[in-house]
Amino acid sequence: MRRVVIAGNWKMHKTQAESLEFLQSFLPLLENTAEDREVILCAPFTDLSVMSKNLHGTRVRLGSQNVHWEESGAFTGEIAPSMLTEVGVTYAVVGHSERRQYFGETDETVNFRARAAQKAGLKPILCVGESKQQRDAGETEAVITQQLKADLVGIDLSGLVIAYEPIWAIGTGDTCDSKEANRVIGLIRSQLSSADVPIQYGGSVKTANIDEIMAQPEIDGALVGGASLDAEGFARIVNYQSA
Ligand SMILES: O=C(CO)COP(=O)(O)O
Repeated sequence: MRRVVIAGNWKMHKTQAESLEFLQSFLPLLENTAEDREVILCAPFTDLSVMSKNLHGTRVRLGSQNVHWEESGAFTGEIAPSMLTEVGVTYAVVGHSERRQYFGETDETVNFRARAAQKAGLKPILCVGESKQQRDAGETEAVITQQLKADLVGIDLSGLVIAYEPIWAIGTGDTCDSKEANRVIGLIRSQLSSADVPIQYGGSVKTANIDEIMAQPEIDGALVGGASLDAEGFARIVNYQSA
């Protein structure tokens, strides 16, 4: 039985004060959330410590948005796995398309990060997905196959979440049709040697489309950007109505 995993990726949003304000509104809205749903907030590094204290004893897990592969050293601007585990982080997003696109992340560095995360006891949320140009050229399957092959070298599938995030659907309001997302996620699953890896969909997920997305049989959750910034809205997403 695969787990349902709903994660908010705040990207570069929310100060500490704003993160606490969010939790104050958000946590009470989870009182009736189905037990089998894992709820994660991937917050900026500066929020993690204070959020961790405020999430103690709750069902919400913390995620970082990146992690380096070394434990320490001259890597200005990076964060070590142990720095994250020390403050109570459980998950680490790796290979987000914004990191690949704007910060020179390659499949090789994504793989280093994912492996280091697992070694430190963090669960990677590995993002894969094609660009608009690649989709239009009919390369979706090939791109994703290549990403999975390179990103998963040496990865223990039992401690992994995968997010299928078509780049053209991120932050555009242009959600991937849920049946098409289901098809691609099925394809991703067919390439894994374990049937138990939760695979999320990400890209313009919102309160208006979450029920339809989660009704798809291959889709095990969502990685939510913009719509995770609002406590009521994200709570509605977490509390999606199952078919
Ligand atoms: O990139 C995303 C989550 O990681 C998706 O962002 P949006 O939900 O804002 O489209």
